[in-house]
Amino acid sequence: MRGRQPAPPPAVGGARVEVVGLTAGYGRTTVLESVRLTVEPGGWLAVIGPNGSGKSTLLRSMLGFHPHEGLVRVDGVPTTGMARKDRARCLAYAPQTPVLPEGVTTGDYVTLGRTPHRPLLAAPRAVDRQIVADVMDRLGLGPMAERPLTTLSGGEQQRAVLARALAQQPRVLFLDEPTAALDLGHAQQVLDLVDRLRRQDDLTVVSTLHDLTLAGQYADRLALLSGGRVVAEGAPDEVLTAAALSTHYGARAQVVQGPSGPAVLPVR
Ligand SMILES: Nc1ncnc2c1ncn2[C@@H]1O[C@H](COP(=O)(O)OP(=O)(O)OP(=O)(O)O)[C@@H](O)[C@H]1O
Repeated sequence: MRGRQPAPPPAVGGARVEVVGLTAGYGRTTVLESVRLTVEPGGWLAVIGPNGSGKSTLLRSMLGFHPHEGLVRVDGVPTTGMARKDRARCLAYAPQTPVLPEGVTTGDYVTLGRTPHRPLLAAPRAVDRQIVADVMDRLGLGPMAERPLTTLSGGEQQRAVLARALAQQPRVLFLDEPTAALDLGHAQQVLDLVDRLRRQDDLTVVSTLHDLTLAGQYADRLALLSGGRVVAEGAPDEVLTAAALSTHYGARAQVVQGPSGPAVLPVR
């Protein structure tokens, strides 16, 4: 007999996310140790840290895609044991290196984001098509709806992956390096859209971002991962310091106060 599934959080607004004592790794190698984090509803937490510090592993563990010890709760409900469909209605993920299906149009790919909201094998409803068209327009993908996904440029594909996650209308959006393949203008367009959605719909956002200046401009809190642990957590100007960048990234950098938050300037 199957055990009782925990009830999913109600599907309105952003959710509070708590991570308690999360430990994860690969084989015998521990990558994350006793990570503890909280993201308030409608908050944007950017997880930063040097290459290999475990940012993607943390996101994948929080989503329940990677085995881990410890607890991840969404509005108090542990994600382990949540039915897959309930989890997909609540949490959406735009991975750093998504597997893109062959022979699928961009429009059909984004429509996959609606799957958790409709009955199994049912055709998209008018409301699904409207949500998909709206998200694609907002990300400048409307003219590419009929094109095979694999013919899009790297940056366009990255926007399609984000569009699919947004079409899911989640309560928590996980973004792994959402701007990696984007030029500065498109990076700002994508981050502005995510920011607008989180303010309008109280969406909770958890992202990784290598660009520390952008991280500090868009996220309201940063968590710096290093050596498997969260070594600093707080408002951007508390976490982004020249000393922290030197200690944890081995970087020479100045942090100056820019017009919209701290700006990180590499020093040669
Ligand atoms: N499938 C795997 N098998 C073994 N080790 C892995 C696997 N995936 C990741 N790792 C290792 O786990 C550590 C953390 O990787 P992860 O991708 O989470 O780091 P990251 O902070 O996201 O890195 P980056 O900034 O380079 O994207 C790295 O040392 C990586 O080599």
